Amino acid sequence: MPYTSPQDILQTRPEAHPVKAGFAQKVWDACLEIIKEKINNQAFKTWFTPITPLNFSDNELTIEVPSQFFYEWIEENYSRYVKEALKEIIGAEGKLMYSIVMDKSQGHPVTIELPHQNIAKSAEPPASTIPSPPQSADRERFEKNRIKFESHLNPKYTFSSLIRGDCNSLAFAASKSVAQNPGQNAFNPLVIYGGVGLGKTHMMQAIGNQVRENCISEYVLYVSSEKFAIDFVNAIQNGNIQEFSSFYRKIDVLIIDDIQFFAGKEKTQEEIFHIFNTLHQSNKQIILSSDRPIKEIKGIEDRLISRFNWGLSVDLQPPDYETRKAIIQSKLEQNGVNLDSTIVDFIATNVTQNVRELEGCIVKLLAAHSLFNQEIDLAFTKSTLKDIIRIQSKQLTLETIEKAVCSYFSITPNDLKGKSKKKEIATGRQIAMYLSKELTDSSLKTIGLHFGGRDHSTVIHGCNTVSKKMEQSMEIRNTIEELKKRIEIMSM
Ligand SMILES: Nc1ncnc2c1ncn2[C@@H]1O[C@H](COP(=O)(O)OP(=O)(O)OP(=O)(O)O)[C@@H](O)[C@H]1O
Repeated sequence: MPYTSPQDILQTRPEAHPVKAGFAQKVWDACLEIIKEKINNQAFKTWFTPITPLNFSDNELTIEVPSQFFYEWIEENYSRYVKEALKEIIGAEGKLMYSIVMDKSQGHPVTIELPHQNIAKSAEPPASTIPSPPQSADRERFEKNRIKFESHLNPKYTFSSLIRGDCNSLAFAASKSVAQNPGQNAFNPLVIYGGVGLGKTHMMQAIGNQVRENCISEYVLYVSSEKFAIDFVNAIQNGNIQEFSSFYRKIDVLIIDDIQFFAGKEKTQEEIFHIFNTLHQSNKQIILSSDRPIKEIKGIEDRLISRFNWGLSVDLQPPDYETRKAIIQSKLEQNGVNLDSTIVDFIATNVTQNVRELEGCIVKLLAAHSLFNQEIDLAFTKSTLKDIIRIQSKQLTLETIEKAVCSYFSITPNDLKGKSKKKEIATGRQIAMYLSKELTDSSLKTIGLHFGGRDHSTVIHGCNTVSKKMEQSMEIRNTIEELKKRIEIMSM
């Protein structure tokens, strides 16, 4: 919709009357135009498109949000933008009110109203909404069953062993919310999707483990789609289908991994459809994972896809540099090992797309260390991990680094080797030196000579400056990562 200026809106605003929803819509649309400019597209779609403006009166805009969690998330993360937009549209006296739909699935939305800025800091549901475990005799039976029941959960996969970063913060918050209140929230099913080795299984099992630990639900089951499909076929062949179906219908929290494997398996999908309906209708929690967004899975029936979309879909992105470093540190701590920060940096900078691969590097490094009884320094790390980290010193020349840096900063080799102190050129020169030191075995003297006949102390200074800037600036880290990718491609 075309942008309506704050003045346009105020001019059309009826003076002393409570204002109808049409006007609330106008105010909200204008707010959205402003908010859209300030946050990324994905966040905008996830958090702002589900909001409905309800009413505007006495300078107060009421917006309807789908759940308590949604309200808390908006307040925690985006209220600043909403406030700024409201101020721009209505003026400093503009107020925001939330109306929360408590339970849309029952067909009768129940709304509660909450003023802006009236929430606890945490994005988790208030303690009063967490169901308490059953009491006394019931509890004894409950715990017995819970212990007897084979959940197929790996006890290692907990929230506390999962590092939280920008890459997984929404999935993390939603998962914790589900773990505290399974089946009784707006995220049913909760779908976690993302690329290989990014922590989908870990995140889903952390929910299951927490639910079990807190005795919230009796029957928590983790199953891979493949196992489900195989068990289903076996049940048909052995005439046990009744038993199979009733087993799944009694589950309280059903976690199914890698649902993309259901593609093309029509009979299995039909069974899942009926199980899904039974569980969902009885407010049992369903948690699913997939390697891609639900709408991109081909070969799954529309009616199933539409059900999978009833709750919340959250994605896991490859971890950013800081999160990668934190994951490496935590894996080292678990192994009781302390490594120099240059080695942690080296791994974090070079393994960017997959947490499993990050873990693989640590395991390999520690194994090689104990086998060869050799100190873990940068040279040992590079040679041990050369199959995983494809940048290899012997393939790389200083010319390749020079070319990549020049093209990235749009400068010439003469600029790079010359004396100019212009910011772009001086930064490019220092980054070229840093990359040469990190990615090749060239001596400081050789690097200095190559980049304009400088001495080794200038190279050390350049490298240290870049390392420090990387600690402080995401932009520089992204630049280094991007350059490494380009250099890797150029030297293949
Ligand atoms: N944020 C994180 N913090 C700590 N460890 C993590 C994190 N993300 C992933 N891991 C670890 O990385 C490994 C791979 O994670 P996981 O198996 O959950 O990934 P996945 O997305 O399910 O992979 P796949 O697509 O292959 O099924 C696990 O050992 C997990 O503990």
